Amino acid sequence: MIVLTNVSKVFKDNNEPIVAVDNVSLRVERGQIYGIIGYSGAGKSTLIRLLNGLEKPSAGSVLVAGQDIARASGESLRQARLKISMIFQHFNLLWSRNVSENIAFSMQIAGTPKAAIRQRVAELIALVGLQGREHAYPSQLSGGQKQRVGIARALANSPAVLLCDEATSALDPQTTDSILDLLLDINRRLNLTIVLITHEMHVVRKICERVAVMDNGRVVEEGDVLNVFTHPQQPITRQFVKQVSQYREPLPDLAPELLQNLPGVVLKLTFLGLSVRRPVVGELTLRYNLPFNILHGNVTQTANGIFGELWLHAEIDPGRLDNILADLRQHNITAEVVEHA
Ligand SMILES: Nc1ncnc2c1ncn2[C@@H]1O[C@H](COP(=O)(O)OP(=O)(O)OP(=O)(O)O)[C@@H](O)[C@H]1O
Repeated sequence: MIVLTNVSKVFKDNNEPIVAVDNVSLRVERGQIYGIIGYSGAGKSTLIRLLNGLEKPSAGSVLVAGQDIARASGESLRQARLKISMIFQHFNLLWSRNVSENIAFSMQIAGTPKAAIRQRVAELIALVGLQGREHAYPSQLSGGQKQRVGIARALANSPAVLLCDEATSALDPQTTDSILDLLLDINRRLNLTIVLITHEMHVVRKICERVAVMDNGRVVEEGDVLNVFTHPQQPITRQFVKQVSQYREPLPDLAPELLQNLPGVVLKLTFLGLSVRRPVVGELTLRYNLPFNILHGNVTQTANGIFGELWLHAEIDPGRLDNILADLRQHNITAEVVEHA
């Protein structure tokens, strides 16, 4: 659905080049929810503006729904843009128009007949759960309701791609979750491709299937969300993952007292998918006749599956340790020995 190949965007500031997007290649499949995460200044907004043709790349190609957005101009750019919609952090609603009129606006501009507009507005209002608020003005709506109007308006012309620019950053955590649930619901019902940019890993965890991590204009890590959460490669990715999982750091950094002068071995086990259901500690205890002590454990739900992490302590001699680690790997459980003082 979206293919970016070697895309760069260089701005000029006082004749000094600023590389906002630096040689980015990525691919978003039809029906996928794809997250782009990065800190302020990483290049996310520029990247999303390249996707809807608001910026032209300095190099590379941007294909969206089969159209080369980077090369399109005039009528073909207008046609290509009809397939791409966007929602914004601050909603960008028209304050002098009520909910129905905001949703109808783009259809009126396109010259859609009145009866068809009325029917489509009613469908969209039901889809985003705003029945009864049709005649309210934006100033009378909560932040979550305003974003629901933004979503309904974005879907009016049945786009192929929905771009979300920090769409939940102005909302409280509960409202954020309800908007993310709505986006997930719309994605599943309409098979709509969604690309979102965010600085919050919670957003990625809750609804994305894949994620790209941006730093300094570059994509420094990209992959399946479960994989990135359980095996983050780059320091910046580890920082983002830590936002949603308190114990992503090696345990000694977080609980020095717990581990001080602790003889023996600390193991960190990572379970993917239904392996979280295995009674691993019980099995290890029975098989090796070893009392394992559980130091810490958690289970995290992501949009494309669940993973669990467990920190265990036991006094194990080195020969048996190798057998235990091999045994765990056979059961699809990643096991690492955590260094501690
Ligand atoms: N029109 C422009 N002219 C000059 N420099 C720009 C322009 N747009 C963006 N930049 C620069 O490009 C870099 C990337 O900015 P961008 O807004 O894409 O990052 P971001 O990750 O979206 O950050 P934020 O969340 O703060 O908007 C920054 O250094 C920014 O100052």
